[in-house]
Amino acid sequence: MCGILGVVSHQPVNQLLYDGLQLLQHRGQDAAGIVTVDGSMFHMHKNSGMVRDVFRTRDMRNLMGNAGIAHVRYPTAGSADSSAESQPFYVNSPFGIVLGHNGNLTNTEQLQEELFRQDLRHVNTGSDSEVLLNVLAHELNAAVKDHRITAEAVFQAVSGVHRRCKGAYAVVAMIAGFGLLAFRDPNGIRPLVFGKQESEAGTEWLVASESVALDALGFSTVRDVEPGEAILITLDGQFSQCKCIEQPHFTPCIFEYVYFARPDSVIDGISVYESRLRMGERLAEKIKRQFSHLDIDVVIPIPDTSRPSALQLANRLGIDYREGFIKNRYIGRTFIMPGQSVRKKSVRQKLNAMAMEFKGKNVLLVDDSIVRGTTSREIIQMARDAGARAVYFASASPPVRFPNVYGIDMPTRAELLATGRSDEEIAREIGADAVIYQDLPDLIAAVQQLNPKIKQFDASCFDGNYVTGDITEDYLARLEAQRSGVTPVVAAPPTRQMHLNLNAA
Ligand SMILES: O=P(O)(O)OC[C@H]1O[C@H](OP(=O)(O)OP(=O)(O)O)[C@H](O)[C@@H]1O
Ligand SMILES: NC(=O)CC[C@H](N)C(=O)O
Ligand SMILES: [Mg+2]
Repeated sequence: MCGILGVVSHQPVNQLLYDGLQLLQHRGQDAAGIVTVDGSMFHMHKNSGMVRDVFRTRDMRNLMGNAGIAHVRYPTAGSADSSAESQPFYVNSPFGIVLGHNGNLTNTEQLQEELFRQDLRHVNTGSDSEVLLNVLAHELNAAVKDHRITAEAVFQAVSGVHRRCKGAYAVVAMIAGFGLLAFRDPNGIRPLVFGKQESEAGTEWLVASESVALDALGFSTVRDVEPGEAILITLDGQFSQCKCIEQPHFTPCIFEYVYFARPDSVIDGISVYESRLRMGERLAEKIKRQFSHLDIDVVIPIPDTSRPSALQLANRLGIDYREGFIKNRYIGRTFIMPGQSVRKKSVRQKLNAMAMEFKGKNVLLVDDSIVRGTTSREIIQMARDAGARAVYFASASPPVRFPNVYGIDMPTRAELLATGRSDEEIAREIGADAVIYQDLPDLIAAVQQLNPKIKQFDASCFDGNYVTGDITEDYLARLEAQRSGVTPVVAAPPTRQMHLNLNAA
């Protein structure tokens, strides 16, 4: 997942974008970038690393202007340590456009080919987001009449993106000398919300992946960007919007509620925190129905994300909720770290068991999800080392059995603990006395009950049903090969790849 931000203000925005990125850091820890626009001039700084490490005072000073966009990256294409793939990306024609993308395109290779052969555009990294930017630029070039940019031409370009790009994309883009564009794919898979703030100089606008950025920066939420919709805010603050596709099919990603988003965000009208409470309740009901024979002394969450679910689950079961693991607040999220060895090491560094909560007890550990099993394996061993008598493990979401192709980096079935394993085999694998998973209909109901207008979610990592309808067995096999390093990632053939780093600051 990545985090994106866009702002149009009447005062300098560098500090606001930096603060906003800090609020979205949980969505991407590998790279960060800010672009501001000062009239028709862009100022960019981006690099690999966490927000606090990427920006120095001198970098901030150079980010002049009253509008801009920003990005934190969690890579799903290309590589994790490539500063050239950090975002925003830049193209100089037409007009000059910078773009930040959250999601993952599923027809990147085909688009790369089209861009090169038909549109005569060069893409210089393995990033699908650079491809997306070039499609947008090409479509905008085609839509502009008499060399003058208009809102109509921009919306027509977004329709062109919807026609050509498949997969997930929530996007912020800045067009030099014109304004801020934000749009969401026709399935609305990734979140995008906008808000405004009145100042003496007029209205200021902020677009963000999650509402927590609006709240904390003093903006009031207007609404979510709708699936297939584009909004445009010109540099002088004029707002316009357009539904750039006739029949959007809204299927937001359910894993945002399970794990990605911050609990204090509201996404598509659903409080993430409340959805996690409901997941806990439904899981408790399942335990009452099917696991009443387990003699549980205490419920212990795996910090951080599972806390609300574990708390509510304990309440429903009438069993004590105790903090058995203390988290080192200076270590980031382990699941989104690149590479299995660093993830494994980080779990041990991040969480430490409190012996008194385990000694001689039958404990029920609760996590939001079990994906690769990195966390659960380590944690269960730590619980046993701390003296637990029996260790049961509950997951607030169902077994993750299918790769994600929409912006979560779990592309290979082999790395997923639950693929091809029964619950008993999974329990054995992670060393638990029993493992209890949420049922998928319960997970969906827990989220959907908070906004019944949403009729379907993307739950592909649980059920293998890919909402964009273009995912074939062949695609998954190629993705697995690419992402496990067997073949190079979606890079252009050597004859047309230049070793330029045009975009890095
Ligand atoms: O089975 P795994 O592959 O280990 O993945 C699942 C775990 O990873 C995440 O935690 P993470 O440490 O990333 O973040 P958190 O502090 O927000 O819970 C998630 O909350 C689970 O604990
Ligand atoms: N997780 C994401 O949203 C990734 C964005 C983009 N596909 C990248 O790899 O940089
Ligand atoms: Mg966790």
